[in-house]
Amino acid sequence: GEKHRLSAEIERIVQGHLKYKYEDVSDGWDLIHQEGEMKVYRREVEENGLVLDPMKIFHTIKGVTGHEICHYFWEFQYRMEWETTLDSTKIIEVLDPQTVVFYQVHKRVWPAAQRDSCFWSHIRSFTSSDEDQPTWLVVNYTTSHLLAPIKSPQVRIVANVALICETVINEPPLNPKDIKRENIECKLTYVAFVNPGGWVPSAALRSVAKREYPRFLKRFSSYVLEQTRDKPILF
Ligand SMILES: CCCCCc1ccc(-c2ccc(S(=O)(=O)CCO)cc2)cc1[C@H]1C[C@H]1c1ccccn1
Repeated sequence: GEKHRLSAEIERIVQGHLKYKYEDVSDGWDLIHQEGEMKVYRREVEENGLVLDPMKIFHTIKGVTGHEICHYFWEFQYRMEWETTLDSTKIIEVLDPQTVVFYQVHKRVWPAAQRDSCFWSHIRSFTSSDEDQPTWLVVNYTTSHLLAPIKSPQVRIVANVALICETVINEPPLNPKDIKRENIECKLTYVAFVNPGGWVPSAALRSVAKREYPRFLKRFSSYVLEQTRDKPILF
């Protein structure tokens, strides 16, 4: 598609996520939460007293495709229906049909200062040779923008988040037209590198993250299931 000022950075960040997606979580990652198909891993990383813990979540959602998951995660108009940790979100620039810049104000987590964020958000699919279903991904990456000035007392977070989804078709019927929702499932990998910006007490931030990430992914997954239940499958 058309190139724009962020094209090179987007390519670099997307390729970086694809490279690390297969990195196994055995060394240095702790399994901090398991719920059904969801496994939540965290690496404890601090930089001069600031908690930067990378999060990595694996989840399998039966009855939806990776395209559907990425569609509802990326498309702006659904966000406030599944995001419970935001006061507001708005698109401030559309760079191409797969890339927008949005500005968000996160709900205040007392006693920390309120956070806000400005991301480019990019959606894309690609088919690796051996897979029959394309992989879909969304990356949200912090970017500065004239229409999102940093203004006190809000603290700007710095984040690099990716949602990478593969679609599995179990017992595929002879005719692909006969594929039903009970034959499909989405295997997703969600990674989040979030620097909370200003200082937050380590224990407080760790407990918020431990509680909020699984909660958000659970709520988001059920939202997509209910939105797609009686709709034709979007492969
Ligand atoms: C004192 C608490 C400061 C808040 C820190 C913070 C900010 C943003 C984020 C975050 C940023 C982006 C995304 S997303 O997946 O790209 C969706 C787009 O909205 C998701 C979560 C996370 C956290 C960390 C807490 C943790 C937390 C985790 C899930 C929800 C709320 N808080």
